[in-house]
Amino acid sequence: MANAKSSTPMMEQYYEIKEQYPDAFLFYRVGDFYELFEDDAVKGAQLLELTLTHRSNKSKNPIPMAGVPHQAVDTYVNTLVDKGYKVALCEQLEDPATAKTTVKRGVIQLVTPGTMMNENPNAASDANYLTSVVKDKQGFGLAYSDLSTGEVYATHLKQFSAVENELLSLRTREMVYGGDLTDSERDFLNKANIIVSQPAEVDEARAEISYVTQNLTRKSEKAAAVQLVGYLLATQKRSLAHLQIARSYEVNQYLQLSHTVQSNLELESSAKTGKKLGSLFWVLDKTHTAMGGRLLKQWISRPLLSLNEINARQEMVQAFLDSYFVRENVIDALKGVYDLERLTGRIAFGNVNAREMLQLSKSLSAVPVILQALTDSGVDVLTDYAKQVDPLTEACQKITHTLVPDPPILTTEGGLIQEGVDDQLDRYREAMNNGKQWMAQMEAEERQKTGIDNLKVGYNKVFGYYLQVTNGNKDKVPLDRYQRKQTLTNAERYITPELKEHENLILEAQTRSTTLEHQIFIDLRDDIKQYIPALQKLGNQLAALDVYCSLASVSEENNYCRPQMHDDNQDILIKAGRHPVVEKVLSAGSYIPNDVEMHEDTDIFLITGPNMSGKSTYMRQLALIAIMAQIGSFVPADSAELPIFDQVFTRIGAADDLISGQSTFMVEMSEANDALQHATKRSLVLFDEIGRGTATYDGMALAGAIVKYLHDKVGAKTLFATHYHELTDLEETLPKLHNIHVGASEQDGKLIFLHKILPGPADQSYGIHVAQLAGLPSRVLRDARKMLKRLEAQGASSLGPASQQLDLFAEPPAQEAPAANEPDPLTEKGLDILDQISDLVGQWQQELKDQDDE
Ligand SMILES: Nc1ncnc2c1ncn2[C@@H]1O[C@H](COP(=O)(O)OP(=O)(O)OP(=O)(O)O)[C@@H](O)[C@H]1O
Repeated sequence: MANAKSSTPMMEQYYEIKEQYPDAFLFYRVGDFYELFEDDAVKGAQLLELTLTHRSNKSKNPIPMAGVPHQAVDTYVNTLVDKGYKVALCEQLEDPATAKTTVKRGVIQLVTPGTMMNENPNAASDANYLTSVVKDKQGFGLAYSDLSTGEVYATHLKQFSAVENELLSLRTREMVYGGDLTDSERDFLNKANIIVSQPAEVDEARAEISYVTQNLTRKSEKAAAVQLVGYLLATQKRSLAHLQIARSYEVNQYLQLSHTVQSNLELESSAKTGKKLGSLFWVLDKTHTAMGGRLLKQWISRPLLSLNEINARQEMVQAFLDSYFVRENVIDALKGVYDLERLTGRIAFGNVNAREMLQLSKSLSAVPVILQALTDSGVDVLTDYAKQVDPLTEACQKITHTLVPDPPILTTEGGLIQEGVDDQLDRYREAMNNGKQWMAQMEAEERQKTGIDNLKVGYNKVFGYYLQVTNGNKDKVPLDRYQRKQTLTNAERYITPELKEHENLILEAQTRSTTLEHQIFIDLRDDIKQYIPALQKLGNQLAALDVYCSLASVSEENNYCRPQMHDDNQDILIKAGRHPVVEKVLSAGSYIPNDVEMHEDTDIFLITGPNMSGKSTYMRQLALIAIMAQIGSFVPADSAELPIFDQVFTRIGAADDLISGQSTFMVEMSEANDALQHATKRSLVLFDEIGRGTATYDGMALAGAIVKYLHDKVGAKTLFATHYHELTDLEETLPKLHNIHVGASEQDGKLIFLHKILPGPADQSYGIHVAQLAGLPSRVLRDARKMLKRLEAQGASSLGPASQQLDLFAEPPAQEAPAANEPDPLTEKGLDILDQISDLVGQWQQELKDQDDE
């Protein structure tokens, strides 16, 4: 940083303010620009593609500088904050024209990744959560809020791993935390791109703090919420009347889906693209408001555990499904509803303009239409719902009676307020009108007096009102009365004392009128603040209606059924179930439905079948149906009876966990461990090809041991897909394990996928057929077939007879254990395979050499 002593007073002020915001870009207002100086300018110019200039100072070193016009500041701020930086907006706090010394300046807002209110309509269904974490002896208090809507949630978590999971699930970009971090915690936050901000000093007397935290009883969650609100107040530097009363929650109050499970099952976004397309949200989202979209996402990530609550949601979906016209009427009205939750936030925030106020009243005027449709439906749940909704007619009327129907965006330049709202305003307007009329009259009189037919009265901002005469008529101008003011190429402009006198009257009336209009607007906005909690409640009720209608439309379009839920046993009975996403992607009618029937005598389905046959799809299908059912949605099946699961665990796919930086196999094992440690009888476990990340025998041994543990100790409903055909023999010793397989057949050497789940184990693995489908060179396929034949002939592809395999999981008899210096039979087989591979490679090399020689 440059030496402040060698700077101008303005730069001294800059350095002083910048010192308080070392980790933020300081946008320093100078006239119509926000300027960046020093390092901020160098870095900002690069990130924002600005021209880097220099400001000279008394010392020899010019100061790097880059500026952005004030009208466009939001775009630049959003770009930086989007990239994970903070921006301190420093404004001129007095009128530069009247300031005696350096204009007073101060930071009016610190915009950070977690407090950014994204105006991007494409992100309307994304919440932006700021999370606050505090550590105490028992664990961690965690609170989070979306500043744009004011919702606040708080909980207590025992382990940092649970904190990590919440941070990831919430897609938090900023965490307020004042404690120490271990290396691994820091590492996690870096990899997950979460910035850590220091807590601000909290003034506990602030009304927002006691309001938000009033229902929190646990010390740690309260502390986290106080810290959260304190940080919001300190960065936003204004009253935050829209912050809602914090809702305390337990992670186990919902169906627990870790972040990994959510992304493995592609609930909100496709694992491949990170986009909505191809996710469960994509299928279920037919909402028409941004609030509805956000609520649906919330429901998807937090499915319910209470039978009553699930049934209540199902009732609403059923009602809208049965009443097509009611649904259509509600949907039509919802299309006119803006983002009430965020509009409410802007009202509290004080940055709402007149057009947005009208969006609010327009949204409110849709409510009676919706309520009418619900009441007229004659369906109990819908009429009951309508009774709980307050349409806030008074607030709506206040806005529509005050504002003109099409006001300008700026609230400071008049043209906002209707006639008849305020007597004084009407008088100013009359004065303005009278003045203008006087001008028109004067124009006519002067034309007559001077005989200049094209004389006209005009106005511009520099000279005010004037009389304009074209050059051809200049000689007729009575210079005793007219005073020349401006010369144009083809005309002269004049003023008269009378004209100026009336001009003063008009302009004064105009200034007073715009000031008064602005004041009336502010009063209206402040008046509407009293409805904020009611508006938030209404927003939530409309969002829920939107989601119910969406779920009903999706059920109708895709032929879903209403699942029967039970919480007294874990039986699953799904007839003709489908994968909600895959069936939409495939051409109509080509999805093969499959049943799932798991009663008390079945905890584990061991699924075998060729690659690409549909094992993963079948497993995911069950998980998605279960999750959909617990959201309250109907499900893709002919019929479904389902238990209420408490947790879903997955070990699916081979994608490396980039965030934890672990290897594929390590991720596989930690996910498996998570399930083994935490699953209960009420959980659903999906294991896809566990063990394949390591050597065959290791993998198979682990897979077998895991199945056995799940069977003997956990008892969760489990789908376990494997390529280790040897494991199918476990059915003989594990009574609650049953083999199923995905059917495939071979015709003329070609593989036909049937995608049908059938009882019993698969007979072949067809790996080479699939490789053929993938287009591998024919030489590779030919050699692989040769090798397979040889291996089969030697019995190397199998571990031997079933009885021997099962012994693999029992303690080997002591006398049969290989002596330390004896070769291990498994290793011998492995060496055998290696020998054969090197034989083949040798053969290829020879063939290549022969070709070269030719
Ligand atoms: N029931 C079904 N009906 C129609 N097509 C299906 C069905 N199940 C799966 N498919 C199709 O088969 C493809 C492969 O399915 P999936 O990934 O589930 O196979 P897999 O057996 O798990 O394969 P791998 O063992 O290689 O992981 C899917 O992308 C889908 O297009």
